[in-house]
Amino acid sequence: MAHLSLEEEKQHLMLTVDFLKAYNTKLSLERDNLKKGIRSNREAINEEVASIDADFESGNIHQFIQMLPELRTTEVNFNFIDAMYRRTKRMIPKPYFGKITVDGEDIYIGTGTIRNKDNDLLIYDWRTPVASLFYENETGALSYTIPDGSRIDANVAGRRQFIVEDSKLQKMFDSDMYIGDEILQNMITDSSQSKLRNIVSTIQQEQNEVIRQPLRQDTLVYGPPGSGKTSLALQRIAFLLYQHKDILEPENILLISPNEVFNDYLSDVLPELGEKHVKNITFYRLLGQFPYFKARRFETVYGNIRRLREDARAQDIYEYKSSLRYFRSLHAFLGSLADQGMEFRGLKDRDGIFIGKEKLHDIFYKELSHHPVTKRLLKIKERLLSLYSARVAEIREARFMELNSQNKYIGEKHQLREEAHSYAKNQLKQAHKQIMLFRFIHIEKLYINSIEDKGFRNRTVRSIKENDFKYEDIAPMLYIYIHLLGAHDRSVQHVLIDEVQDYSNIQYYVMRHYYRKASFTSLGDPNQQIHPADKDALVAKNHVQKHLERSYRSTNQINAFLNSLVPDSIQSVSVDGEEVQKLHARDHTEKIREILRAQDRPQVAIITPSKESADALYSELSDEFPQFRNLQEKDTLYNQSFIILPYYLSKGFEYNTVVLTGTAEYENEDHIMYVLSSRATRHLYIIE
Ligand SMILES: Nc1ncnc2c1ncn2[C@@H]1O[C@H](COP(=O)(O)OP(=O)(O)OP(=O)(O)O)[C@@H](O)[C@H]1O
Repeated sequence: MAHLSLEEEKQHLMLTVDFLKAYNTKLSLERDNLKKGIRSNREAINEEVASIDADFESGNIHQFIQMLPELRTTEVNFNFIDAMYRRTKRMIPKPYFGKITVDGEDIYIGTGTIRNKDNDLLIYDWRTPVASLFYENETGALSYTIPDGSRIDANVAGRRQFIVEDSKLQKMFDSDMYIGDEILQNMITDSSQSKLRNIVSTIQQEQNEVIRQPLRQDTLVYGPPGSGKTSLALQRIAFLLYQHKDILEPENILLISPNEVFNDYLSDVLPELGEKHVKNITFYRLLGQFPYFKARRFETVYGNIRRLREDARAQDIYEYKSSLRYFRSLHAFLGSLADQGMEFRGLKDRDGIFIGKEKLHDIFYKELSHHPVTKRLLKIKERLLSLYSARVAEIREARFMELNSQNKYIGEKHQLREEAHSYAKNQLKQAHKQIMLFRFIHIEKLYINSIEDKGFRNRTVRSIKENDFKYEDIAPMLYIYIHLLGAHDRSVQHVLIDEVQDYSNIQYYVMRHYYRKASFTSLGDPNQQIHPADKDALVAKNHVQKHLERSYRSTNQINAFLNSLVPDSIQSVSVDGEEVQKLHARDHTEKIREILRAQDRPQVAIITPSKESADALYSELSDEFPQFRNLQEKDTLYNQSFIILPYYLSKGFEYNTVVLTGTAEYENEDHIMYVLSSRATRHLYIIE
């Protein structure tokens, strides 16, 4: 390697920055010119369009059509220049963060690829295959994978990391060993942000392996709190979009997380994605994709946690419906429907019965029995639609005759026909809707019949009658729908599930089944379950399993405390801080005030055992500490520096200072204490 001294590296950085600035200025001019061109083209077209009517014969329309491809090319060109402009602008303050010397060549690594005038690579995007070597734990003879899957040998002579701020080189480190290095320590000690950070310059080898798994590989990643799972999910999105730019657009990627906060984060955390957004939903929101279930009231996951905590007796039915045992029997039940047991709902129109359930049953089991179940149901829908059209015609004719035979003048014939037509459609509106939504299949009944246990079945019947669907009912009902109708979303090619331990097997397979064209990266931690009821471990067939060991979030002291709750769960790669403070306070509000007054704290989360206690605390504290916000279930923006929240909303986030109140509530539930305590990066107060 050209062993550059600090001065030489400073010089190299300066030249790079100068190049980026000049390049950026040039792009800015080009961009402005293209913009002007597009604007004047558009104006010309608008004028053409305005004059088309008057001048149609003169051939203007042809001129207008001829201009379209030109406009399109200019716009594509503009988008390209604009993206480059943004990239160079973004990279000026920090063009690169690392360098490796591969087979004698220096490779600088940053968050985007930059070429010089001769088309040589000045900076390599961190997602390029060769940049993977930067994240290895060693130097020497190594290899990296290229997109076709083959491996390339390379000799890495050195690795250098840079701290660059405002285009200036502050420090550099040479390190063969990557773990526990100074840059990582710097990153960990800087806990000034409450948002997720871009960890690109310090991705660790075990993390790099997850990020760079092949697109089509299903992967299950388990790791303790703070091991970077959420960060990895985001970096993996950036990686996949880069590596598969020809086939993947952001809308082909879906992130399923406990709350929909990531769209607020994504553009900040991953500026290299630019303006693009990936889809982000919750399991609950999946229901919205199935209009069949509209008008049914389903409990939310938080409502479910609250209810089951208050009423432990209701946990048995939750456990049953979320169990593998029930899932297997549901599967067998669905398999038997080809021969018996299908349930239909008769459809009505305004005058009475549109079609009875017995008739539907006959069509399904007699006339169409040679077809597979899904095909039978689709065919029934077709038939019902023809029946609908015929009925509309019948009613329309009758109505027309009726209108036409009236003595007084009520309109021209065609008007009477129109009126008769809309009358007929209106008569059958409800039936039409039911057909379109497949409501002639009685999913509720099927669901009830799939429950073998009589007691559970009766309880389910009672709550369904009251339109009171529980959270644990969502997955089986969706599963039945998806299974019977083969429903799926083809557009999604990769799904990332965060906090995967929160889902039962049946929920997981609903997601797998619905996004059946997609491969999955599922990340979680079996030790971080806060749901009051138990469930079976996830069965993830054909998944590569990765285990992360190290944790980067909390101080060594907090991590030691976490290890006392769940033995040997965390390898701390962190910094020292103060001891975890356990306080016994009669008046905990006063204690909290003291804690909040004591120091200048960048962020504080006060975690309470219930919504009621959060509300009460909020009203007590808000006079003196108006900066606090009382977090609500429906809030999607968690980027608040001072919040009060009930424990079940705290998953996945981190705060400099965490105050746990009312912890007696989870006295024998170390795993809840584990999740809550691991939200703290620096200071943890436990008020018993
Ligand atoms: N390689 C890394 N370099 C620097 N910081 C890192 C690295 N990996 C993770 N971190 C930091 O550690 C903290 C925890 O990361 P993250 O929230 O992604 O962990 P997690 O595994 O999802 O945690 P949890 O299970 O508690 O939700 C974040 O502040 C993140 O920026």
